[in-house]
Amino acid sequence: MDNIKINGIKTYAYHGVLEAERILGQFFITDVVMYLDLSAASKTDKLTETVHYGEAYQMIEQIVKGESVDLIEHLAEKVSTALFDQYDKIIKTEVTITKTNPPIEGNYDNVSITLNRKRED
Ligand SMILES: Nc1nc2c(c(=O)[nH]1)N=C([C@H](O)[C@@H](O)CO)CN2
Repeated sequence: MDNIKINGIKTYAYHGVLEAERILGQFFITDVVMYLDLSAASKTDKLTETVHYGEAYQMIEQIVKGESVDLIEHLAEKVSTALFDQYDKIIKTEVTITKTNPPIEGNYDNVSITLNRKRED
């Protein structure tokens, strides 16, 4: 299915279960796939026939910078819900949120979750 991807949105924010995460903050990476029919935009060359990825970026960035939550799953849900609410053309979303350096002991590159959501009729 056609889609628009916004990759590697890097935001300093204060989400997490630990108080230290709320106080110190950390970097989050958000990757979004918006599934929609791009036929009209591809044929007409009209921005109104698609989703303006710059506007979508700004909305996503404000959500991630916004009210702190415990779980990155909940943050991803907020991003997905906002995309469906703002853009009627979006059929499905895939939102991945990565913590690049969470305060958890161990040898690993990062942690992430991915939500796949369909528009509910
Ligand atoms: N599935 C998840 N597990 C954990 C999360 C999360 O958001 N989703 N968060 C934490 C803490 O915030 C962690 O970063 C520090 O203890 C733990 N597990």
